[in-house]
Amino acid sequence: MSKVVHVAVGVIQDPHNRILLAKRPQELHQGGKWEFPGGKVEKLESTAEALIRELKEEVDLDVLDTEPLMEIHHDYGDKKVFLDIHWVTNFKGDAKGLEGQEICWVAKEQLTQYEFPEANKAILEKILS
Ligand SMILES: Nc1nc2c([nH]c(=O)n2[C@@H]2O[C@H](COP(=O)(O)OP(=O)(O)OP(=O)(O)O)[C@@H](O)[C@H]2O)c(=O)[nH]1
Ligand SMILES: [Mg+2]
Repeated sequence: MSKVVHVAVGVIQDPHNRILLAKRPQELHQGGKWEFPGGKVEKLESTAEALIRELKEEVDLDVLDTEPLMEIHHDYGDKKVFLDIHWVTNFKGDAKGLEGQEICWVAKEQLTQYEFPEANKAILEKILS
């Protein structure tokens, strides 16, 4: 059995109630779809530490506060993931796609217009509920 990949995911919300999305590079797993920024939790790292590190590396934001949102286990067939998702409502900086990825701030009610990985359906439901 393949190992489960533990991923720290941030639903970053700005003061205008917009959410930050990033486009997954085409060549990666679930490439071409939109995601909430985040990445793998490394050995000896807590989820909070991984989230802070990944959001700095990927979108140049300094995370100041997080709040647990939900946890999702999903099996893509080719990969099993455990998404540990947090709200990020307090941060510093201007978002930039530091890895060359397209990013955009999207009003909550517009989120349904974007294509996400399958595991994200439950996150969307929660955000929009
Ligand atoms: N960051 C992020 N990953 C997600 C989301 N939804 C989702 O299913 N994933 C999955 O979580 C896994 C971890 O993504 P990742 O960016 O850290 O890792 P990666 O394997 O694509 O690349 P990497 O090894 O270069 O870090 C991927 O398989 C990705 O498809 C999401 O909203 N955000
Ligand atoms: Mg990532």
